[in-house]
Amino acid sequence: MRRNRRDDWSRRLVSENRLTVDDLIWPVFVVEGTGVRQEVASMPGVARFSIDLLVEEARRAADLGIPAIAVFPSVEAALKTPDAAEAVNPDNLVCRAVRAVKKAVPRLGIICDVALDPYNSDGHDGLVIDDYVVNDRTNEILCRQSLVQAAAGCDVIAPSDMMDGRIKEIRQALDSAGFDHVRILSYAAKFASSFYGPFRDAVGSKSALKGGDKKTYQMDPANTDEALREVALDLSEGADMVMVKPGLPYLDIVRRVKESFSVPTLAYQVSGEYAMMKAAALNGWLDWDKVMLESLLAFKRAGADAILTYTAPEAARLLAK
Ligand SMILES: NCC(=O)CCC(=O)O
Ligand SMILES: [Mg+2]
Repeated sequence: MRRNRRDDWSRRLVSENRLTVDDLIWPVFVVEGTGVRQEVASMPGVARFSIDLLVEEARRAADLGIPAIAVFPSVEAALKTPDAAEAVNPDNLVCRAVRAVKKAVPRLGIICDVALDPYNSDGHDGLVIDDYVVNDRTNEILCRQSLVQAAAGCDVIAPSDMMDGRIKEIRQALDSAGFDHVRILSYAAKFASSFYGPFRDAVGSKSALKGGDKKTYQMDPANTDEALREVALDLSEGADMVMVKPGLPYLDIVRRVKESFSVPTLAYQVSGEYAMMKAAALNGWLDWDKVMLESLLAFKRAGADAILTYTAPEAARLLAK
């Protein structure tokens, strides 16, 4: 076995997987204001940007060849209500950000989450009634949220809420409003993971959640077969792409989804994964560039077609070398 590993040229020749910039989606955080750049404390190197700076960042990402960004709003606490009304406001922060980026950098794909957690005063992805996240009434709001985001110019609607049946309803809502070209990326197998902690800092939904959890709608980390049922349902309802989340600790799910369905399969290297690697690197315990690229290559090896990663611009720069 070592003969092929002997030289750089023969290692390159027999290499089975390759990470390229085309595999990367960059999740970004947006805040109100002008000229604002706020570091996210639990994600060193990641910042929230006001729309004007986000537009510049988006242009840089497109120049690096990154195909798409996913935009997440950090909504002011005063706008969070039990009915998450701000989610369906056509002039909310995320819609204004999408309009601005689309106008300035039309060649960059824009993905928007559909879920109520940035807007809900209780921090949940759906509407809470009698202490339970209700399914069908949440779906009605998610459809309206999808429509305002599509109208703002969002290319890909990404429901991350894990309600049942929402892909079918969102697809119908988009089609009947003339948005049949808008794609749906379903967070199909999203686990009730503790690796989302830093993200909830970044969008300010952690304090709202008050120590609660999302186990009544997100998947049990113990399960695999259930992920395949989730993916099958979302595909039958009209999802164009499916996602597994978190990433690195769930590569077995990525592999099974890709092998079972042969559809575009994305994985999300979530905030906690980023924070772990970054913390070790900042301590001098890991080589950031190397460990970051190795982690992204592992997604490819598992069968992922694309990876949402906070490292996207850095990875793109390294890959260009
Ligand atoms: N719906 C988007 C997320 O929940 C992101 C999680 C993370 O990066 O931890
Ligand atoms: Mg589902």
